[in-house]
Amino acid sequence: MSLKVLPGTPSCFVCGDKKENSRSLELNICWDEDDEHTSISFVPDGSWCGYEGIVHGGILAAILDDAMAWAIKALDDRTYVTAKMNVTFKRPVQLHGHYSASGFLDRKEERRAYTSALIQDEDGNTCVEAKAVFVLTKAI
Ligand SMILES: CCCCCCCC(=O)SCCNC(=O)CCNC(=O)[C@H](O)C(C)(C)COP(=O)(O)OP(=O)(O)OC[C@H]1O[C@@H](n2cnc3c(N)ncnc32)[C@H](O)[C@@H]1OP(=O)(O)O
Repeated sequence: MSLKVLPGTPSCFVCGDKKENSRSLELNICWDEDDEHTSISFVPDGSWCGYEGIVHGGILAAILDDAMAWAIKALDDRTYVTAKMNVTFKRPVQLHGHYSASGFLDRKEERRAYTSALIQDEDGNTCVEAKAVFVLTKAI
């Protein structure tokens, strides 16, 4: 497995830099060059939680959104925005646990990119799954 750290976007809530965005989660987004997917490792702290000890679903959706956006970006440098995302929460993601998110570009059709992503715990159990449609924007 050959993993490369992608540059991220300094102002991004997920992959940014706290100097540019004090609320950024500051996660590294890696690219697996052999299997062509993103990989984001994380250990949630208390500021990520909704119910005590359980990570907020919106934070997990944001991580999955980035995992999929960067899976596209690694293969196509143009700007795609999230148009539709479906998230399934299968198991709670726990405070201080060790997790990994992976994002995949499944296929492209004209301006649309179809993606999928998941979050797994350290035993390989799938906690969250997502599918999304990104659209190549004309605006940026
Ligand atoms: C590397 C970067 C890391 C950052 C990751 C963060 C990613 C994000 O969260 S981006 C922010 C959230 N998303 C947004 O703000 C997007 C807001 N929405 C928009 O800007 C527009 O609705 C946009 C661009 C998606 C589509 O607008 P527009 O370009 O006018 O679309 P339109 O011409 O009608 O449709 C283009 C194609 O997309 C399809 N499409 C549009 N919306 C959707 C949708 N919701 N679901 C499925 N397909 C859609 C259309 O069917 C059409 O397909 P086809 O070309 O085959 O007919």
